[in-house]
Amino acid sequence: MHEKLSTLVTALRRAGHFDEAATLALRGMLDVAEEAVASSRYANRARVLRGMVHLRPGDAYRRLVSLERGAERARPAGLGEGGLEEGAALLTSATAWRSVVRHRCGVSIDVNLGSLEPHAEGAEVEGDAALAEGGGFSSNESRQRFLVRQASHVCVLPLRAPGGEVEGMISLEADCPAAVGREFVWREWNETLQLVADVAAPYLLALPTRPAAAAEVDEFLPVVGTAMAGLLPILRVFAQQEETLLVSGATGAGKSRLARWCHQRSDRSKGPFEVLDLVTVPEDLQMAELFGWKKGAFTGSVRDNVGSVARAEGGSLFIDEIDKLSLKAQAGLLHLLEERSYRPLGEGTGEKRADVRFIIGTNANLLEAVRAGRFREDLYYRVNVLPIRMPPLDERRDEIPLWARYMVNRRHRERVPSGSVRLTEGAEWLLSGCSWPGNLRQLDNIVRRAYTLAMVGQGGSGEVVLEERHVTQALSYDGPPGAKPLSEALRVAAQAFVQEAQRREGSIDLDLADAFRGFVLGTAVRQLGRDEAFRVLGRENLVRNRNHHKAFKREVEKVDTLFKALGEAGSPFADLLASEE
Ligand SMILES: Nc1ncnc2c1ncn2[C@@H]1O[C@H](COP(=O)(O)OP(=O)(O)OP(=O)(O)O)[C@@H](O)[C@H]1O
Repeated sequence: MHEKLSTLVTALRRAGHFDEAATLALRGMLDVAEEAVASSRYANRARVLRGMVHLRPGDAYRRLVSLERGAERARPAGLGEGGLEEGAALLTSATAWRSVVRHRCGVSIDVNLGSLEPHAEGAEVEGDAALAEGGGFSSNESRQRFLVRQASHVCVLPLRAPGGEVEGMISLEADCPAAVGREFVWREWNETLQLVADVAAPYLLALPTRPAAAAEVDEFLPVVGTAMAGLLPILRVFAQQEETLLVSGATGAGKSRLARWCHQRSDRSKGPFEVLDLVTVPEDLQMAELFGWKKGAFTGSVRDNVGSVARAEGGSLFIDEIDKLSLKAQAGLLHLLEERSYRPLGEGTGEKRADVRFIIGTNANLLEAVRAGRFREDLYYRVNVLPIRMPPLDERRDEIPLWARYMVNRRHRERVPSGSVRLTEGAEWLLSGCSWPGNLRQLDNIVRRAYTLAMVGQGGSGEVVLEERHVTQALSYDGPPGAKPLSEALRVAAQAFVQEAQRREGSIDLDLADAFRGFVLGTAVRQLGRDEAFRVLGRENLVRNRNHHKAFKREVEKVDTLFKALGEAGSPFADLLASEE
């Protein structure tokens, strides 16, 4: 085993992308599983089927890939040869995940029996009741998925981060009818399997995905950068499910649009898409807004009113800011999600059936709300079946210039349908360098202001050019551009540097960190112009002595060397050097 592990580590070190590491890890684990079966009483009576890696840092799905036994490489969900259907089938049980997180150890599932047994000594076997709590087997969808995949036994193991947090899981599936209702091979081999998972975990958690093919964009997701492209395969799968989708993310990150995007891609796209934003509804009216009311149900209700659930019939209901839901309305929503029925206020008897797909939005940490007693734990697990996190704009920095272009074009088309507008490189550069705590909403505001300034200045005839000075002015209305404190930004940059050095052992050394000087100088020259940049950075004498060009070139070369080592194409300041020559 020792030899196999060290071969695996050597191969993992060379892996450049998550998908490669997942293939290696899953192949290693499937080999162990085969060995386990071969040496058991089920030899020749069991088939090891497949393995899957589910990455869920911070409890939100980020990646999902599977490797079929005998296949050459792992395949991301949603991109399978069999298309979306196959991807959808890759999902596993929400309860299994919950158990892995709770017990911090693997679990074995007997699909036919509906039982789930944590591997840790002393942990209780969880039967159907516990499975039901997680919203998995109770709705029968997880069990159905396993059965469709012919899996009778499933082993789920935690992927642990170096600090011990569970940030994902690896699941292995086997078909062994002879072992239904009996202990299968997983338990005895659990430690060996876990060892392989522990060895692979740092690579699976840290490696980036392979750059995705250009994504199809539309009005709800008009810009797809690297981070979103990595999420798209899972989003496509999630969109097509009937189970509740939980979209978390900072305010203004685009959760509502993403919810609509999911609706558009579901079988319900022809039905209505309803939004209930709980921030706008006082607590005592939440039940009424959700479920509707009969005339006279409460003071002031002079006529019947249809609630959001009824309006969304046959379609999807997006309930935003779910943490604002009162405890009373939480009980009502829980009943609705479990029974798929509800009763409008003032309705005497009988419940209405609800044929609605629920998408829940939140920018709060729901688990913290549960701990604080503000959010029901059972409702949390009921809505947390397909969790996805919309990354903040600061984690999607490559999207900033693309969004800015999209937003300014959209605005200009509204005003001057036949006109054209563009941003200068400097304007895009400036926007890209800011931190955006208000995310897309804040970026949209700034772009709108800068656009107005450009229109006013240029009279709106011919091509409108949005320049750096317009952006500077637009930003200045809110105080200085919201850059991250330097110390924080440095910490983040240093961490990224160390990670790369670990990954590309040997090709990134400390000297390359000298590129920082060049970056500072290049950024200053771009933003302030050459003379002002050298003056602000205390190098006025270089300009005076006409030595500035050599100094700048030297620094830019260091940046280029770093970029080359990172495999990035091009040089970020080449245009500035050229204009100096
Ligand atoms: N697809 C899009 N096209 C154009 N603008 C967008 C798009 N997505 C987001 N935006 C911009 O970002 C703003 C916020 O988007 P959205 O309302 O979807 O975010 P949110 O995460 O739901 O925010 P909150 O939770 O605060 O309501 C929009 O008002 C718009 O200015």
